[in-house]
Amino acid sequence: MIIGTRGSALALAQTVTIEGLLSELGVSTTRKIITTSGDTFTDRPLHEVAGVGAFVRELDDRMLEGEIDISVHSMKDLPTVRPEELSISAVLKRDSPYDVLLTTDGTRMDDLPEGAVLGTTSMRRRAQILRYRPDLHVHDLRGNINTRIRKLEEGLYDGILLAEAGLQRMGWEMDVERLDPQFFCPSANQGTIAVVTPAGTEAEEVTSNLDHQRTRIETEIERIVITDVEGGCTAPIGSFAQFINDDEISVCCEVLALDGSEHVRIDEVIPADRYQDYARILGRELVQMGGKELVERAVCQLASSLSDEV
Ligand SMILES: NCc1[nH]cc(CCC(=O)O)c1CC(=O)O
Repeated sequence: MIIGTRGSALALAQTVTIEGLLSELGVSTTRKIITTSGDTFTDRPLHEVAGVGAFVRELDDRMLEGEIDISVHSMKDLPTVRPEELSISAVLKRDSPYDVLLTTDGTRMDDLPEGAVLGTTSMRRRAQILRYRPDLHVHDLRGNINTRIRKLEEGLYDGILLAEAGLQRMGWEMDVERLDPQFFCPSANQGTIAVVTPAGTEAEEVTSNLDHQRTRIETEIERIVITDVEGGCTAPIGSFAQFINDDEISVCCEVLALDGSEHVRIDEVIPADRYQDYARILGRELVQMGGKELVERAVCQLASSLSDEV
């Protein structure tokens, strides 16, 4: 079977994991590197490149054209709306879902000096930083994980925010501060590897053996909760679900204004046996609280900032 993957170090590390798991099942695979728009235009924020699906669209297209049988993704990069011909055939056991702060000298978020500069291009992280520390400056930071750490080391930032899972998968032990979801609610599906195949194929059947049920449920809740509010847009939205015990799942979700000046947030514990119904209820609540207006305002602000640059 042919596995399609982006060529970034993180994407390749994730693909190596899947190749190893499939090999243990007796499935031999070959690898095809596919460049996506998110990989090509690394000099500008993602919402200026292709927004939702910037790291996914080309892989989906090549699968639909029959060139690849399997694709491996960071699940948080998979848009909530998916082609019906394609299946998320496996969701691996979650790695760390958290954001971390990496600084050159181990300084913690609360100890950063007034006006310190943090690097991220994630609108969610930007808004959450400014909500937590309005005095800080947030500068764009694009590129793969290696590039972002290099830019930190070059002194362009006092610190950068990134997903702890990315560091874990690269095998890098670093002195980072794990950020509390109470203030830095992660992106939906952060820290999770997803396998995509054409629906109804042998590839789907084989790779479904890699599925981790609890992570499947947690990530499904996170996607359901934001579907009504995000509407396929890239916006400052966090969504995080985690089993507390066999019967209960904690859920936090939030939508923020781009500058962190406003937000709507829900923190709930829902019963595991009816998680889909409750996730849909939370999604509607987020809209009723004003989440949709915050998304629409963010989209307008981003569009006007784009037109100003033209
Ligand atoms: N496109 C960004 C992206 N997509 C997945 C990860 C990290 C790994 C994961 O969340 O599974 C990252 C880097 C980051 O957020 O720092």
